[in-house]
Amino acid sequence: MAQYFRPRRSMLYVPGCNTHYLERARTLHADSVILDLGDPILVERKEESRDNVVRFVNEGGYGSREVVVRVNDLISEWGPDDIKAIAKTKVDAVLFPNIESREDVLTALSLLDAAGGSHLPIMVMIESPIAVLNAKEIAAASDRIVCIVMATSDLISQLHARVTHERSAILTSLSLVILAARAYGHAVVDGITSDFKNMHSFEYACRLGRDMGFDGKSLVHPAQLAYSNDAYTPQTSEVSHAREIIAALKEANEQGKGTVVVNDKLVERHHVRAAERLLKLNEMIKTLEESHV
Ligand SMILES: CC(C)(COP(=O)(O)OP(=O)(O)OC[C@H]1O[C@@H](n2cnc3c(N)ncnc32)[C@H](O)[C@@H]1OP(=O)(O)O)[C@@H](O)C(=O)NCCC(=O)NCCSC(=O)C[C@H](O)C(=O)O
Ligand SMILES: [Mg+2]
Repeated sequence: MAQYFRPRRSMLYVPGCNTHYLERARTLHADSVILDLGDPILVERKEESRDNVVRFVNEGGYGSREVVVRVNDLISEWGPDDIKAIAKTKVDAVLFPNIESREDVLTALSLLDAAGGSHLPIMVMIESPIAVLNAKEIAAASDRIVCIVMATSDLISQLHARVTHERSAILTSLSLVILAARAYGHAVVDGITSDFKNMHSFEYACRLGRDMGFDGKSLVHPAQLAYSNDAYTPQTSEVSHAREIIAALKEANEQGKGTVVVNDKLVERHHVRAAERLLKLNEMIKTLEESHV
């Protein structure tokens, strides 16, 4: 079952038309795999891809990786049938593309529930300018949303912007979506980097996304996994600092003080909450990595 709080450092898109990729994804060190029925699949291969994905999900073999299926647009010829097919599988969550409003979230949920998937969590993709502007109402629409996934490729096209190393055209959009996700308690994952052989830009994008507050990054190629996993894993120094400030504030509290200075920095209660979250995430990452075969 998908959870709000779990590692999602790397979410790899795996096109449903490619059974070799679907098989390979069982062995890759991705925290989540998105088995994809959506836009990249040719119209004439939509049904074959749906059959492949249903078969692979039911066969299992993805271990502790979170298994997500991206269905086609709700209003497309294939969306409703994808939902019917996926609702009855052992998938962890369904990813709905092109969500632009609260109504879209409610429509997605009602189609999923009607198909017998009322137990399933959902993820929603933010792909358009109107979706970014409506991110708050989308995030607030349902607590079955476990994760908001940025679709930066579509967004950049619709903004008539340029893809640059600094990502300046989309920084405001990324921040608005992170704000909305955090305000309503959802995980939030950065979009893809299409220039997948440019590891310099990719690593920069991962570290920028991490510093902005994302939980992880969407990926298109296995070579990106190591960079994304590394950027979104707490560093050894962060883990020891977290332990240090938890202990220091506890001791200060016992002495009747509400704050403490550690390494020349003021530590308050909210730092301790963040440190506890970081330690929990670090433990979950260790468990996930140990489970990979
Ligand atoms: C981009 C690719 C077409 C490149 O594929 P390929 O040429 O096969 O790469 P390699 O030969 O270097 O692959 C090395 C091995 O890794 C396997 N592989 C490659 N990609 C994947 C994958 N995605 N999942 C699982 N396994 C993968 C290869 O089979 C090789 O394995 P082996 O033969 O055993 O050595 C390809 O990577 C690809 O198709 N990627 C996915 C692209 C995609 O789906 N894009 C759309 C999703 S993102 C999106 O939609 C954007 C969003 O909506 C937005 O708007 O932002
Ligand atoms: Mg898209």
